[in-house]
Amino acid sequence: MKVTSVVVTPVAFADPPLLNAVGVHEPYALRAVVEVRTDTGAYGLGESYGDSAHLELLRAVADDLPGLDPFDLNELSRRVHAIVGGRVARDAHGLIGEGGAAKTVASVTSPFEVACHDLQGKHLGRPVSDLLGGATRDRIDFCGYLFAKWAAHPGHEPDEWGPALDPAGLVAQARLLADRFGFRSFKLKGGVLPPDDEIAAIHALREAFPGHPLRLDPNASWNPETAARVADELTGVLEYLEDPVAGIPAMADLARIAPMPLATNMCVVTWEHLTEAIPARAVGVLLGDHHFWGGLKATQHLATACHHFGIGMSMHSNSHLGISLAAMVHLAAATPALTHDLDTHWPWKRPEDDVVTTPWSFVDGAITVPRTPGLGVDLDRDALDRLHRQYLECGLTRRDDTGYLARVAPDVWLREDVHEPA
Ligand SMILES: O=C([O-])[C@@H](O)[C@@H](O)[C@H](O)[C@@H](O)C(=O)[O-]
Ligand SMILES: [Mg+2]
Repeated sequence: MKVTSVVVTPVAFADPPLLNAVGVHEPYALRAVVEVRTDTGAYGLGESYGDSAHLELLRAVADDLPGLDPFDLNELSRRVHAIVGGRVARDAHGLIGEGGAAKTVASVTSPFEVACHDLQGKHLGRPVSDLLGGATRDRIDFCGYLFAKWAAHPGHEPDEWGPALDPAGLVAQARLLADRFGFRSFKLKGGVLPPDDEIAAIHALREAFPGHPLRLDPNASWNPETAARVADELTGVLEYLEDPVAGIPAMADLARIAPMPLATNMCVVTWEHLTEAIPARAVGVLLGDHHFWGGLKATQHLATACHHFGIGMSMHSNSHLGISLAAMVHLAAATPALTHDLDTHWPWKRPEDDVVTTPWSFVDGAITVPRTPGLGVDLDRDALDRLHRQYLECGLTRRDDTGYLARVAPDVWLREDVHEPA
C-alpha cells in the first residue's frame, strides 16, 4: 500500500459564545480534515486545527507524502521533520501553552499519523485500538464541559443552551448536559467570572451532583494568591484544579500547598516541559492531547511516562468533529494508564455539523469503542463540502477569542464584570 494523494480541507462549524480566560468563542470553530488516499483505493482520515498558519504546514507536508507506506510511521516522521523542523506556527489564543518548534512538528505530524493508523487498520481489518496494543476498555468515559456563556452571539439568534453567567446558570447547563449525554463528571471552564463566583459555582455543582467528580480550569489566569485561596476554599470538592497559574515554577509552588492535585494542558505541552515538571513535582495530572503531542503513539508514550513518574493522565480537548473523537476513543481504549474521564467539547457542536456519516452517541457519558476496521468512521463528502463552503464564507482564518471579545463587547472585563453584550 502506498500513498497516492493527500487532501487537506479546512472546515467551519457553528460554535456558541463560550467564554474563557482569554475571550469568547467566535460564531464558527475551524478545523482541518486530512484525507490520505492510497493505491489500494482506501482512504485514511485525520483531523487537526484550522488556523491558516497551521494549514500552510499541513499542506506542505501533504504534498510530500505520495509514495509513503502508511505502515512506515518513522518515514512519516522523517518527512514532517524535513519540512516543518525549526518552523513555529503559534495559535493566537494561548490556551494550550507555548507553541515552540517541537510542538509545531508534533501538531503537524498528528493528523497524518492518525490517518496512517486508520489506513493500517482498514488494510488489516482491525480497529485502531488493536494496532495500539489492544483495547483495555470497551467504553470511554467523558466529562461534561461547562462554560460561562452568553445567550447569543451579538447579532445572532439565541442558541438552545441559554445564558450561563452565574452559579445557577452553570448548574442548569450541567443538568442539560447530564440529561442529554449522561455525563458523570464535570469540568468548569474558569478564569471568566470573578473567582468567588466560580468557587460558588463549584459548590453549587457539588450540591446538585453529589458524587460526580468536578474540575475547574481557569487557563492560568489567576495570580498565585487567588489560586491558593480558590484551592483552599475548594478543599475536598475538586478531583483536580487545572492550570490555576502560569508556568512550571508557579505550579510547583502551589502544588506544595494545594489540597488537591494540579492538572495541566498548558505548562507541560512538550517533552522538554515534562523533564522540568517531574523533578519540580508541579503536576499531579497531565492532560494529554494527540493533536499536539504528535499523534496516537506519542500520546501513549506520554501516558507511559506519566504512569512511571506517578502522574495521573486525562485528555484535553478543543472544539472538534467526529474524526478527532474517533481517534480519542481508540487512543483511550488502548491506554491503560488513563486515570480520569476525558474532556470533550463535543456537546457544543450541532449534531448535524459533522464530516462522518454515522453520528457518535454518548450513553451515560461514555462512547463504545468501535470494533470495525480503522477508526471506524466514514467521510460524509456532502457534509465536508458544506462545512468547507461555510469555512470560505465565514471569513475566519484563525481562532481569535480575544480579538472577538474586544470587538463585540469592549466593556466586558473578564474575571471582574462579565455580562451579556449590549
Ligand atoms: O475552547 C476553549 O475555550 C477551551 O478553553 C480550550 O481552548 C482549552 O484549550 C481547553 O479546553 C483547556 O482545557 O484548557
Ligand atoms: Mg485546560
